[in-house]
Amino acid sequence: MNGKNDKLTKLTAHKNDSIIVGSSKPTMDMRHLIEIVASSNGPVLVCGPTGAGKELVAEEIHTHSARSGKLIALNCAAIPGDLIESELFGYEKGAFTGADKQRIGRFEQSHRGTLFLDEIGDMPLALQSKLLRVLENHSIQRVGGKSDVKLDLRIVCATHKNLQDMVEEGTFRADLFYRLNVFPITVPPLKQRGEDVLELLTVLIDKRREQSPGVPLPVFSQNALTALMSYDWPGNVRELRNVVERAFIIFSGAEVSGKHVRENLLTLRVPGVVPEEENNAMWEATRDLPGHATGQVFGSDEAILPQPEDYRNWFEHDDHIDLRRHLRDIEVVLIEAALQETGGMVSAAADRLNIGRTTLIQKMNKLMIAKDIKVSSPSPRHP
Ligand SMILES: Nc1ncnc2c1ncn2[C@@H]1O[C@H](COP(=O)(O)OP(=O)(O)OP(=O)(O)O)[C@@H](O)[C@H]1O
Repeated sequence: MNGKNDKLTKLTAHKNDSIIVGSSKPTMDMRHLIEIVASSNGPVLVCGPTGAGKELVAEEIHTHSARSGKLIALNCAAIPGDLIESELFGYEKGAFTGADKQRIGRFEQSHRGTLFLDEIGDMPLALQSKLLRVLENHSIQRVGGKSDVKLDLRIVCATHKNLQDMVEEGTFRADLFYRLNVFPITVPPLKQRGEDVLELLTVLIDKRREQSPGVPLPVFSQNALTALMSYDWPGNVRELRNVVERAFIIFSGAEVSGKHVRENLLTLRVPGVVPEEENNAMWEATRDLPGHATGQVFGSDEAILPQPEDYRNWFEHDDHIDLRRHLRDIEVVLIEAALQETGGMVSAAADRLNIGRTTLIQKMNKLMIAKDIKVSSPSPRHP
C-alpha cells in the first residue's frame, strides 16, 4: 500500500491468528464465544444476516477445535431437496437407478472433523427428522444400506432465517431447533460494528492486491473512509468486498473521494453516476439561468445564485427531474464548499450556510461528508 493506504494499514491492522477480521466489541465477543465453543463437540447454530461471515465462523470453530478430521460443508439451499439425503448420507451400490457404485456422503467425510450445514432453514422437513436421529445416535445408514456406521461428528449449522419463527409456522422441527440451539452464535450485521470497516477494508485491499500484483491501488481519501464508515452495509462484509473490487476496477491508481464512494461504489444505495443524457439535459436546462451563461454563478465577485423561480420552466427542457437527488446534490456541494472555505471549521461553515452547527453536523452525518474536505481530487480512470 502507499500514501493514505499505508497510514490506513498502520492505523488498523492487527495481528492475531483469527481469520475473522475486526476489533470492535461485537466481533471480539463473538471470537471469545468461538474459542469457548470450539473445544466442545456439541452442535453450534450460527445465525446472522447474509454476507456477515457465518461461514467464516464455522471455519474458525473447526480451526480452533482439536478435531483431526476435515471441515466438510453442504449448503442446503444450493442442492435440490431430494438430493440432499444422498449427499449427506451417501449410498450403497444399486440403492437407486444410477447408483452404480457405493458413495460416501458428507457425514462420513466429516468423521472426526466438522460438518458445516449452511442454510439449515432450507432443509426439507423429512430430512430434519433424519438429522435429529443422527445427532442423537451418532451413527448413519447410507441410502440403500442396512448397517449403521458409527461416526464421531461435530455439526455446525448456519442460517439467515429466524428458526424460532419457522418453528412457530411449522416449517422447522421444534425438537431439532432445540437440539441445535444449545450453543447459538450470532454474527452481528456490519452496521453494528462500524469500527471493523477500516480493518476489513485494509485486509480486503491486501487480498485483492495479492490476486493482481502490479495493479496500482485505489487510494481512499479521508472523506471516502468517512463515507464507508457511515454506510449501513445491507449486504454486510460481502458488499464491502464488492466495493473493494469495484474500486480496483474504476479507481486503480487514483484517489477515491467521498463523492466517488457515494456515487460510484455504493451503487446499492445510491444509483450510479448521472447518465450522460441527464447531465446534458441538466446543463441545457440551467444554462439560461441568471449568472450561468456569463459564468457569474461560480466565477465572479458579483455571483448571482440561480433562484428557485428559475426552475419553473424546467419541464420545457426535460420531462423529468430527480428532485430528491438534485436537492441532495446541491446540499452536498454547498456544504463541502463551505467546509473547504473554512478549513473544516464546522461552526464557521454553519455560519456561512446560515444554519445551526447541530443542523450542519446532522446533515454531514446524513450525507456522509467529512470535515476535512480535499481541495481537489484526481478524476477516476473510468468515471
Ligand atoms: N470478519 C470477517 N473478516 C474477514 N472477512 C470476512 C469477515 N466476515 C465476512 N468476510 C468475508 O465476506 C464474505 C462473506 O462471508 P460469508 O460467506 O462467511 O458470509 P455468510 O454470512 O456465510 O453469508 P451467506 O449467508 O450469504 O452464506 C466472504 O468472502 C468472507 O471471507
